[in-house]
Amino acid sequence: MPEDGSPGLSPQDAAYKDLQRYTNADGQQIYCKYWKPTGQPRALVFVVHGAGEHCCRYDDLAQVLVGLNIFVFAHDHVGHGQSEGERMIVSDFQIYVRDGMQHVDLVRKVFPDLPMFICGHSMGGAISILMANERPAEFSGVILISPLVLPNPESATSFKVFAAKILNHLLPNLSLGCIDPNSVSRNKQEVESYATDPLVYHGGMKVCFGVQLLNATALVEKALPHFKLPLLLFHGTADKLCDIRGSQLMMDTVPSEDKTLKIYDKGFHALHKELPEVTSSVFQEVERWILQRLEATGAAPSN
Ligand SMILES: O=C(c1ccc2nc(C3CCCCC3)oc2c1)N1CC(N2CCN(c3ncccn3)CC2)C1
Repeated sequence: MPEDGSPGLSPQDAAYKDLQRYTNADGQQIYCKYWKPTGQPRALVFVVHGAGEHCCRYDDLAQVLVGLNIFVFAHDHVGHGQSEGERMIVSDFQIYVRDGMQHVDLVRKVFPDLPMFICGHSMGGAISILMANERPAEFSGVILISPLVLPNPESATSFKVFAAKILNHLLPNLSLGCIDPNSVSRNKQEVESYATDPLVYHGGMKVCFGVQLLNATALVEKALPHFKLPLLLFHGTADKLCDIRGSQLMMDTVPSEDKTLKIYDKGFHALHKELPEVTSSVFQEVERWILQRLEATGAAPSN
């Protein structure tokens, strides 16, 4: 916060006073995005983005939900997109969970009685699981697209994990390399869009951040036996970043009575940004699942 008390400028030099935002517990400006239906909303969906990306990349999914008269909200995690913070660095993974709950509380003040769902992708899926376990009564259901539950065994072998934890004390800012977006989606247009998006972090993942993601997988594994909310999971069999066995482990472990896993054969990691037939199927399944649960709770029909 600049000395004159103004909220200052975003990493892209936009005046925060002109942006939708909130100030997190560390005094950092967190950029917010809202997709509002024209009529009175019937439900809320909190979209939680993954590492390196930003919330505006979820406009396609948000538009589908707005079409159901659902109010969609999201923010850029600290160190991502238009929020403050060193790029793709976080001192403790729980900061993402804390900031997420702060945004949920802000939206709850406006819509105290509407059912709220949370939808997370990849690292955002890990954040969503931890948020749902922190405040289960807040949410009517959790939707996870290729969530980070177990790391890919090739990228997180025991030796690499051990080495990363040692390196974290010696060279925390050493780069572990970048994600090849071609390994994340078969949709060349989406790959190009991601590769040229100025709000995406295109630098390599630092050792200290990789260790936080490893910590996240440990927190998630501890959380699974306590996860009781309605769950819709999506995972591709060709996901090279977050192991599909993580979603299978979640399905086998969580005591939720309402849990569904949709597996996409040959699907890559970013199922919401994949080949058109895959992504449209994911969006249709999300739409159907939410409507079924809204009708089951008697939530107001769309007007
Ligand atoms: O949240 C993640 C992410 C990124 C890197 C990761 N590395 C791990 C492991 C590493 C070893 C230790 C344990 C964790 O988990 C990760 C999750 N995201 C969001 C995903 N991005 C990928 C690029 N995207 C993309 N690419 C092409 C086309 C469209 N979108 C957007 C989503 C990656």
